[in-house]
Amino acid sequence: MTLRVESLTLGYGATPVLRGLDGAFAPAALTAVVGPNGAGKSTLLKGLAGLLPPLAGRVVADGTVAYLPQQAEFDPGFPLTVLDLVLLGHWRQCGAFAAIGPGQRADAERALAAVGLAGAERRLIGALSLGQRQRARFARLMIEDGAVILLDEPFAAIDAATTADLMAILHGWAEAGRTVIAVSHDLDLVRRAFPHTLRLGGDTIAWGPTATVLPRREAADV
Ligand SMILES: Nc1ncnc2c1ncn2[C@@H]1O[C@H](COP(=O)(O)OP(=O)(O)OP(=O)(O)O)[C@@H](O)[C@H]1O
Repeated sequence: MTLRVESLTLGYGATPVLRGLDGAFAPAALTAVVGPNGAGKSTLLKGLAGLLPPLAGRVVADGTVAYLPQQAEFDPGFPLTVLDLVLLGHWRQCGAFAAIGPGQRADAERALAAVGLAGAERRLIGALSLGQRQRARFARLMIEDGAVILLDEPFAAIDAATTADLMAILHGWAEAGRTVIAVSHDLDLVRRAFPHTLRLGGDTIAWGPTATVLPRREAADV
């Protein structure tokens, strides 16, 4: 699986946020995207997901890309059960209005069991805790089956136990050959769990092994 960017410039209107980014994401591995508020981390993920067209340069991906936006951007807007949410992960194979078969339902139930939500199929998303909702969103990502998986601050406001469970899922994805890219402000977690890091922030972009990009705990950690 190849995911690389070539002279990638992203922004809004004519205003660039990220300029001339070049490089390749480590395949079948975890990469963290870090940097201060406003550095362009979410913008980069939207560009990689194909949701924001480049102002210049390009994204080269030779597989499917699944994208988990920030929880704050997630509002189903209508009553949705946990099972409905997970089944939405099938849209790529089925299209928006196709009927869901028993095999797909079984896949969704398996994914819910894998994230610790077995038996929660009929609960309403709005009635779940933030951590439970994030588990359900991870189950949907499993169903999407992307070769590349992009996650925007997946552990924001998530407790240590749930973070550990979800991190185990990220590691499993990488071991299964998926390229996993996650935005995080938790630099301790990044140092512990992510072998590669892309640090954004104006002209001080750094990209490589985490031990090189984030050598030690600094007062300026963001
Ligand atoms: N839809 C939009 N229209 C115009 N400008 C935007 C839009 N979304 C983001 N921006 C601007 O782009 C810049 C980068 O925003 P982005 O959300 O990518 O940063 P970030 O690194 O993810 O920040 P945070 O850590 O706060 O989530 C900011 O200056 C922001 O105001």
